[in-house]
Amino acid sequence: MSWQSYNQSLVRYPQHGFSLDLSLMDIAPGLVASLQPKIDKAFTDMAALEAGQIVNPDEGRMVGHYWLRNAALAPNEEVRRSITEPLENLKRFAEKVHTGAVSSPTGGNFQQVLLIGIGGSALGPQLVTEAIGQNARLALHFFDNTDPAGMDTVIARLSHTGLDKTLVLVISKSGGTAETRNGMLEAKAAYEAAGLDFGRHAVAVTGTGSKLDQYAAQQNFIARFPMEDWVGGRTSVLSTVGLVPAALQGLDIDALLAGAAAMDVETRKTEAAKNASMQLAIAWYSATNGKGEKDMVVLPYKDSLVLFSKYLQQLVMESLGKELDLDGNPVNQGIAVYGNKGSTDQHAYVQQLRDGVNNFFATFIEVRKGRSGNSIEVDPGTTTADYLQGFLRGTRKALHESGRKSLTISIPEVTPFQLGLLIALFERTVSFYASLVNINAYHQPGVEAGKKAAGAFIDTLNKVRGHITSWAKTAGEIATEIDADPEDVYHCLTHLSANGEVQISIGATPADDSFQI
Ligand SMILES: O=P(O)(O)OC[C@H]1O[C@](O)(CO)[C@@H](O)[C@@H]1O
Repeated sequence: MSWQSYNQSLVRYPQHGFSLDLSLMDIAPGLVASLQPKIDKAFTDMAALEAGQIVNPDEGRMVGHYWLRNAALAPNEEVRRSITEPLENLKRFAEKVHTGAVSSPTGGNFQQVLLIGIGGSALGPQLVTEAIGQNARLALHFFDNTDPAGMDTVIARLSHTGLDKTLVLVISKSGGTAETRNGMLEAKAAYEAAGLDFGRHAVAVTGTGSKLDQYAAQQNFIARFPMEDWVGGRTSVLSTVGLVPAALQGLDIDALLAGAAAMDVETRKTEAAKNASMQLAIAWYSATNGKGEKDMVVLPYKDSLVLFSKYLQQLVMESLGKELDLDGNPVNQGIAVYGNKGSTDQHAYVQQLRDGVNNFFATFIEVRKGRSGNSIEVDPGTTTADYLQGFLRGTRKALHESGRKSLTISIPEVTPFQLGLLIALFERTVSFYASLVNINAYHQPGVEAGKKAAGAFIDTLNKVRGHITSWAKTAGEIATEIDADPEDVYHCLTHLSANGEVQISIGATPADDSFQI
């Protein structure tokens, strides 16, 4: 570790208070030279992507999330309008909600929002809410799963203010995601049980013509906002998906977009040494040997960025975790991402990071400003902010002393602009890294396998329901009757038993357990 290497490896954009320190990544001196042809290609690929070429060949789609913060770069007028018009509309809509021009059908202003979505259709809004939503005009609550108990908890929380004062935002790009559909139907049932017209409280963000779009039209939702097929779920936070909830919260969405646009400007430059996203992509390549051999541990030292680790987990792992490369060769690429926040994690898993298996590199995120306003002294002359900074610097050093690599991103404070910078930094790093390792970062074929298998389980479950009788049967007997796998049938039966639909008599092994009505 040396002052000299810090000075040499630092990428900084002083006009934005941003810096990226790679001095503790120990990047081999010859790596950049050997990667140069791939780096050049990554810049060419990015230019093609931003020009609107079909860079997601499997889905035959353009990839346009970089246009969202600078519509002038969109490849044609139609795409440009599909960015600017919804942006104006959503701002106007949020203002109407704030002023009461759009209000609760039972009278009075909407006071809170229930957002129903999953994956990219929830994580972005959750990140924004946690990071910059402290003084939101409307509080945001989430259904981001198909867990009925979780939904009951949220509905109970919303009921303190009143469902009649709750605007529901249903977000699904495809408009057909089961968890989101279920959440919407559960919410609708809760509204109806309270004697309320669900549609008059609901807004949809979805692809035009999707199942959700049609349902929203049928149920007279208050508003529908489009989502374009050239925006992927995990990069949708600066599309209608993230901006509708952010605008409803009264957040400065122009500053959020401006921050992302500012990082785009810096990382569009093809001088790799000054391009923070390219430097980060090279650092990932160096740490993981271009094959995901090390995990990425994300450690933001700021409570409001706690969800950034989770957000990056989807962005990086859904984008880079691919079986095949673009030429069809099996590569099983990816980088595993986990993390929470510092210094909290120092009292949990950092023990292993320092002393245990060396299978990771750390990404520290430093927020220089502790708080607005005065601080007390917790020790003579020392504040809590000093401690936070001290723990970050100390952990970084301690990891390095035991041969663990890390990089550090520094920002002045967590503002909408700075959050936009961070989002764009990582989006562009993912694009560059995908080019370096020659994969399609913009599809998610693996997710489909789990969805199909879940569908098959539900089919089996319903068949099992039809074969339960008042006399006891084993899973094996029912499996024979419906020609299904006995283990699948057994799990259906234990599910039904836990939910009060059948009675279980425990035998010596699961094969001996019997079930009856
Ligand atoms: O917005 P949708 O279409 O409901 O999808 C939600 C999430 O599900 C996924 O498609 C994966 O199943 C993610 O990529 C996406 O963010």
